[in-house]
Amino acid sequence: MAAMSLLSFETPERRRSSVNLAEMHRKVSQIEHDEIQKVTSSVLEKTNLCPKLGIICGSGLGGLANEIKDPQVIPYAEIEGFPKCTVQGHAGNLVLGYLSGVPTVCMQGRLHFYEGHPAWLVTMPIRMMKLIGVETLIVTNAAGGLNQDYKSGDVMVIKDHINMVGMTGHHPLVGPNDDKFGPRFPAMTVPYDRELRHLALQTAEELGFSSFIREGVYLSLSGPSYETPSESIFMRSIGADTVGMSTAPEVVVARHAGMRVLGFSMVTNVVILELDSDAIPPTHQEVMDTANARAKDLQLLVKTIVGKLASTL
Ligand SMILES: O=P(O)(O)O[C@@H]1C[C@H](O)[C@@H](CO)O1
Ligand SMILES: Nc1nc2[nH]cnc2c(=O)[nH]1
Repeated sequence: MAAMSLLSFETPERRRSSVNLAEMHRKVSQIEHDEIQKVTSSVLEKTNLCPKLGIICGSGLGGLANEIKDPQVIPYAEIEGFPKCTVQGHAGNLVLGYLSGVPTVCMQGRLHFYEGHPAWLVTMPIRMMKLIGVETLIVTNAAGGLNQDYKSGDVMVIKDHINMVGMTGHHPLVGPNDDKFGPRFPAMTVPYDRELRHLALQTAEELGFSSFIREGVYLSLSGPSYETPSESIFMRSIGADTVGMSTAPEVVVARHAGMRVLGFSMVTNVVILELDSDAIPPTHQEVMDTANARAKDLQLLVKTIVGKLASTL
């Protein structure tokens, strides 16, 4: 009887539907490929710069793009196939020019899963960057401090991440693998480059930033709601120091493509772990205000690190 019911799972309809699913993935993958090519061609039509460095600015951190010399600002709306940025604090421009002498492309505003973009589209700009020559990526984000020793305004060098969105199946590399970018099963043993992290911590110390520089683990959720206390306690208990709604999917795609990655979390609020707390709940305004208040320090840190790396990029 048990064998009969197992066999009955294998109906012709089911066989057809799994074939259809594979076919659908293949078609989607072709669409992804065409979209990335379209975006890349559109960017290349607008610039002669061959950037070696890519930067992604988090919420309220777009000021980093103002550090770029001889900037060429391309609004996302003018790039064929590039989605709109819908989040406050994300201007929606690609800024190309020189940071500390290094040819750089900077995303002044990122794409998030909660805006309704699928994981592959959220990370599409990373592949575009790779195709135009970027080998090193610096990512920044605004995040909540799960580690209760952290304060608002602290800057955390990301030493590892927990890609919780990816773990729930919304992984940017799902679907047929594009061997042009990287292998089917990329290792994520060292997602954030050891040397770059060391350089970041050393530079922060030299700049007198020791009182607010940290090193820890970032956990990425889909958002857009902030966490419940029980979710926060859970995330802290599995080793996360900060929590946010971005970054890990981008870093996975960058590492798949062989880029070196450095990441920073700006702690914009301390996450509330207590049930029925009277503490003020987080708001996006608070996130942007805190990020703005500390932005100049992070800009100086990134600019100085890039200056030190200039001869190697
Ligand atoms: O783009 P990031 O990750 O810096 O933005 C964070 C996460 C949400 O987009 C937003 C929540 O306030 O800030
Ligand atoms: N998920 C999440 N994202 C954030 N971005 C900035 N602060 C937070 C936070 O507390 N939680």
